[in-house]
Amino acid sequence: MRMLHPIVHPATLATIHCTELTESMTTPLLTIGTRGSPLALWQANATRAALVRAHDLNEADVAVEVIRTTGDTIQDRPLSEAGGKGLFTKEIEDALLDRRIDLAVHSSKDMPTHHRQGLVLSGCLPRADARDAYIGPGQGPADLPEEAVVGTASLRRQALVRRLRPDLKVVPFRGNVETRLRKLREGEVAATFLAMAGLIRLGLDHHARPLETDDFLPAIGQGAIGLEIRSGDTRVQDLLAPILDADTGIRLAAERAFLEVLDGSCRTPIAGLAVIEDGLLSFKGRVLTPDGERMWEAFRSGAPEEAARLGADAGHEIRSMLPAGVLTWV
Ligand SMILES: NCc1[nH]cc(CCC(=O)O)c1CC(=O)O
Repeated sequence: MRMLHPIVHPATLATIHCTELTESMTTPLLTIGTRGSPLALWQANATRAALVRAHDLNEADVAVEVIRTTGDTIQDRPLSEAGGKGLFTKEIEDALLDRRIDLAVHSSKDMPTHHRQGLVLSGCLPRADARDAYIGPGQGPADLPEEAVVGTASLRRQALVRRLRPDLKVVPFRGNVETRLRKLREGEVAATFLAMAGLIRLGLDHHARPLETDDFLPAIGQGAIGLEIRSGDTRVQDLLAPILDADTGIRLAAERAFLEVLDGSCRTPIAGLAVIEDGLLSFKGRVLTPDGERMWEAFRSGAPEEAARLGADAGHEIRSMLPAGVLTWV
């Protein structure tokens, strides 16, 4: 909980000696809300550090408040079965709406495309490597022995790996990045897949092999940190302005517009990535069946200013190709 200042009568205040007004009594300029996982804390601290640098602040000017989300509470079953969207964001957004925090820092990948009333995605920090990583023997899933067990709870990664290696046994695999790496070391699975971004940020990427996006097209928003604020909060928007990365914001606009068009069920494997090269935005998006047997793909390229339209167009193209039921898999 953020500490509120007790209301002190001015007469009483006059009797308090100056040295008692310590730093802990400074009201922070801004309170960041975040999940408590090591990766989430890294992201919140990176945001704080960027703000401190940009505005020449003291660390104490930016407070960080840890908020437990439904996604953190559910440990025993795949989240796709828990249903609903925004399992990693809802409680943090509630705190934003209640003014307990001023800024929500999320993995963009975990953010639903439909914004809650009164909230807006202000922008993103510079994106890290958006690719998936393979952690296991050899360079990638092609090097695994016949019928080896791989662990991933991501429907997208399950579908993509099954497409490449239908013989592999895919088992659900949850927990934060460190937990999954421990389970791998203990031999619960032969290999796993994680986001390069998270591994790099936690300094755990030494055994990770980045996978080509042709085989492993990443999740929408993977590797990007989304900064969410109350709509119309120009004070916080102005504070964030110098730390936002324009290219990341544009790439996310394309990817999220694609997802928004296709967002049916959270049980449909969806992948997409936008890149900007020589001033041109290129987007590739995919929908797969959970067994990876069928895949639908669309490409668009054009001016970065058209990002949202390009992503949405690709989404509509795939939508028109899909047999009934693919987006409503339950
Ligand atoms: N679903 C959990 C999650 N949310 C964001 C990341 C990684 C960091 C990122 O993509 O920004 C991860 C873990 C993973 O997929 O390895």
